[in-house]
Amino acid sequence: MIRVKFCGISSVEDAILAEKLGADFIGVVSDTVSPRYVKNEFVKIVKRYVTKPVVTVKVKGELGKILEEGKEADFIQIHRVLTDEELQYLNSFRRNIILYVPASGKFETYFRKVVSSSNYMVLLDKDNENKVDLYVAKKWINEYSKVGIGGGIKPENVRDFLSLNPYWIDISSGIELYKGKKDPSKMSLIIKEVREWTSIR
Ligand SMILES: O=C(O)c1ccccc1NCC(=O)[C@H](O)[C@H](O)COP(=O)(O)O
Repeated sequence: MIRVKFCGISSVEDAILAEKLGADFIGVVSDTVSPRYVKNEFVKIVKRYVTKPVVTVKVKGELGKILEEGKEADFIQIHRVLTDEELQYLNSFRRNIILYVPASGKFETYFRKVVSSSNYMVLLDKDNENKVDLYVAKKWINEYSKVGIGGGIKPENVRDFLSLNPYWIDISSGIELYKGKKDPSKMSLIIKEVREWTSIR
């Protein structure tokens, strides 16, 4: 079964609906760079209403601060490319971490460093310049079992991503009515596509 993370959730109402519809992970972006920004305290509030793991997404800042601020979340997704020193530092903590890796051949060395440093979940995603390279993504998904994929997934193209057989898929903007507000019908469509895809395989 391919798991589903709905990300960029910014209200309790959307979190409850995401879980009800069948999301496996509830993602919130607790970084001010995002138009979907929610405060760190939001994680604690959401966890009162959902049983599925809550992922807090962080981009900027020193790793020690990120880990401290994300302590209420079940997973911390660090959404930037880390330095060697940062990867080494992160290794000394026992936390559920999701590490972002741009799905582009340029990041092959970085991908290998990430998967050899610890048992992290990995999110293959677009970067500022490039869309997800599905060919590269397929290769990496086949090599390491805990690789998920995101970056422009929507109901119309989700099958292209499911065909790579990732550990999970990550969707935010493709299921929105507007930034920070989810569209129930698009969320349902994604879940329907995933279930259909899984049932015929
Ligand atoms: O959502 C944001 O605004 C955001 C800002 C900065 C870093 C990460 C951000 N979101 C991450 C996600 O929503 C997902 O983990 C993933 O990138 C999929 O997003 P999308 O391409 O919008 O489906």
